Amino acid sequence: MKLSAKLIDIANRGVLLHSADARSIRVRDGDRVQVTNVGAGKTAQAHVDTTGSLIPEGTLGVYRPLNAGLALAEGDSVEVRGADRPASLAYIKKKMDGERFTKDETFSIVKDIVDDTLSPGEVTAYVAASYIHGLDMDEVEYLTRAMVETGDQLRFSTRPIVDKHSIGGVPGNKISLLIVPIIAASGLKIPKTSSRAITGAGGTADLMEVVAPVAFSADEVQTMTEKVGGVIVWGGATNIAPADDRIITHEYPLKIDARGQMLASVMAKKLAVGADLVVIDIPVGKYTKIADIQEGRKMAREFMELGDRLNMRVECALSYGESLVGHTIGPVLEVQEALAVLEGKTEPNSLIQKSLSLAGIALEMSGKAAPGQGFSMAEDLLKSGKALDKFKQIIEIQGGDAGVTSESLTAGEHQFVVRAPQDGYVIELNNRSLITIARAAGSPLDHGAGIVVHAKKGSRVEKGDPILTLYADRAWRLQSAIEVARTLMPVVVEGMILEHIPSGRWI
Ligand SMILES: O=P(O)(O)OC[C@H]1O[C@H](OP(=O)(O)O)[C@H](O)[C@@H]1O
Ligand SMILES: Nc1ccnc(=O)[nH]1
Repeated sequence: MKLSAKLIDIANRGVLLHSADARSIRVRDGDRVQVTNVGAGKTAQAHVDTTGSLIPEGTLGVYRPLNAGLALAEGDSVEVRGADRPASLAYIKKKMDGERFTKDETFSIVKDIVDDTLSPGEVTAYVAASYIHGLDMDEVEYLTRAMVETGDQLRFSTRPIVDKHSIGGVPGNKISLLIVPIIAASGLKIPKTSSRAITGAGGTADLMEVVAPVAFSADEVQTMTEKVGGVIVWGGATNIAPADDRIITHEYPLKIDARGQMLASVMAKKLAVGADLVVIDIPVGKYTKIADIQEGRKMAREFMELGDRLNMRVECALSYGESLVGHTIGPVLEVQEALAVLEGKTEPNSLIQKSLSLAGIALEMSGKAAPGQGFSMAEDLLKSGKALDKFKQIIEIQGGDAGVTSESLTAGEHQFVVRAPQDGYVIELNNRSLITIARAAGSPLDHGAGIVVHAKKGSRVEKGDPILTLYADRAWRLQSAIEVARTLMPVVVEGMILEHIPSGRWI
């Protein structure tokens, strides 16, 4: 059917059809159509929304992202017809039934994700099916390669390229803000791309955004890394492994990180930046992604096997994930804590030890440090202020204010202190609940939202001592966080009665 184009400035990949026209070409809300710009011969697939009144019969509303490919002008003639279901849907159904993906099937799904041919519901089905039935190592390799091939790749003229990644899952894991400047200050190159929060309340990209822009093209990432040795950017903006961020978008609300997708997500970003040497942080703890050491070792073997297949040298560190790293959760609070360490503060120990250990592994892998000397070399780079100088250079080249200090940043103006109800030891501090509370407070989108944990697991507290301070940028967000905290009770002080159920009441 021929219609005339009406351009609509809505950031949604799809088209709007009058219900009468939709009936004529036998499509319903949510179906796919093929749209052709008759004059230019360009074609794209799109999902249909229908309306009885927003556009007249005989017109096709074309949303902005779709028109990037169609290049229509207002009033241009378009041909619209019902489109076939993409083959990827049949492959997703196969995984739902517990079968394996082939290489070509994986590529087709990833390409359809990148091209927005799959609807958000279909991508969620893909993520959920992979989460439930898992991916074997061949499928993970196919996925990793497909993610790289459907995006841009960096090609540095000098080697080695070092990279670091954490699988996440532990709150407060701001270590990349220390490790990247330390590695770059040693003279190595580390083009670090990070995700935003996946299961947490602030990913490294969310944190870095507090002090500098994080959205760059692959070329810009390469040029900036060549100039200052390192960057900390958001993978989702770069077109480096672009499928990754689309998949993460569908994991975030469910707070899941499907195992095979996690391996591919991390390693695709490393392969695409041309990394030779990679250190992977695997936090292990009851409420993290990896519950115990055995599972952590298995995960490490999988990363190393994938590294072998992709020609990257990978070393893994199983790190303590029972408790948050440092004392802060949420973008501004985490950046403040990391900056304070770069400025010379000598605690929190958990943050400093973890960052130096991982940086040390990378320095030894590259040969910059002799075996056994990596930690102390990383420590020297931190203590001498060279890592701080490097971080400022990174901030500046990414377009941030290099004058920033830990003191100049301010966290959310709305605050609430959770105090110890009695004397005793903190015997429980639930990572997952802390994340839920920080998200309720607005983190990571509200940069000032988050939590400061004053008393970590094992600390002695007296009645009335502050245990947590909740921060929010908006008052209603603080109220939500307080309510969530009341329900979840993330902290237990020894001897506390959680609830009194009086006699005669059914549980
Ligand atoms: O939200 P959860 O699942 O905890 O973790 C996600 C975070 O973990 C990784 O950190 P990094 O880039 O190695 O610093 C990702 O890039 C992301 O920032
Ligand atoms: N799935 C992922 C976990 C951690 N980092 C990532 O980039 N992706």
